[in-house]
Amino acid sequence: MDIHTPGTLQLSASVLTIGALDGIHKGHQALLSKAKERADQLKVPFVVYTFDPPPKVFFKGCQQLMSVEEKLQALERIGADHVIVGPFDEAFTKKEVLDFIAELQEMNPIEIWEGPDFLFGKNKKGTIEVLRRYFYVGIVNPLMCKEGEKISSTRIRKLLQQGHYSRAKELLGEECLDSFRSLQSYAADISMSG
Ligand SMILES: Cc1cc2nc3c(=O)[nH]c(=O)nc-3n(C[C@H](O)[C@H](O)[C@H](O)COP(=O)(O)O)c2cc1C
Ligand SMILES: Nc1ncnc2c1ncn2[C@@H]1O[C@H](COP(=O)(O)OP(=O)(O)OP(=O)(O)O)[C@@H](O)[C@H]1O
Repeated sequence: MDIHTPGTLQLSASVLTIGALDGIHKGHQALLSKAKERADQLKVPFVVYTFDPPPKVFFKGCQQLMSVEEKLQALERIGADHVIVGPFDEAFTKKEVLDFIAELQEMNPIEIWEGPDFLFGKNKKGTIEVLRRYFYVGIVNPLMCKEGEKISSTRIRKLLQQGHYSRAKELLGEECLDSFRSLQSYAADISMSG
């Protein structure tokens, strides 16, 4: 698996997934497996475009569920061929939707796969509809948890804050036990300090 900075990867064809993907939880795993399956069927590289730190950590100071190193390990296990890590800072957020799309065009994605609620770009102006003006976009059904809510990084952060570690662990899935171990020690630090 190769790691790239934005704007440096050129491919004649690919299948692409874009997202913060914090925690690589079971919903992310379902999405990434679908994209990987399509890349294999089409015999083209599978590319993941992610951000470090996750936008919600940058904008809202949310708890980060895994380090970028843990995320890269999980993406390697899932079978990504290339990962682009966008350094999510003030300068990056100023990038316009059309500039971001021009960057994606350099990888000639035959298909982009996302969940139905995906938004991207400056002030979240990039919708699936916008993306569809330029690319074929496949949508996976959101994977729900047994309580009937969508599995999300936000839900896992909430469960951890409430001390529901085993439920959080279930939603993260086997792939991400390494990151769960560091979260457990994070939780232990919090409880010891307060
Ligand atoms: C170029 C660029 C600029 C962005 N600017 C903002 C922003 O101004 N405000 C915001 O909340 N998110 C911003 N984002 C984050 C996206 O809305 C979104 O969170 C990100 O693309 C990851 O998608 P995901 O959260 O569905 O994984 C930006 C993303 C990109 C790629
Ligand atoms: N439960 C899910 N099932 C399928 N796809 C999902 C699921 N959760 C997120 N995705 C998709 O994964 C991609 C990355 O999303 P993102 O990293 O924002 O996940 P999230 O868990 O919704 O995060 P957050 O709760 O912080 O907003 C998006 O295309 C999103 O629609």
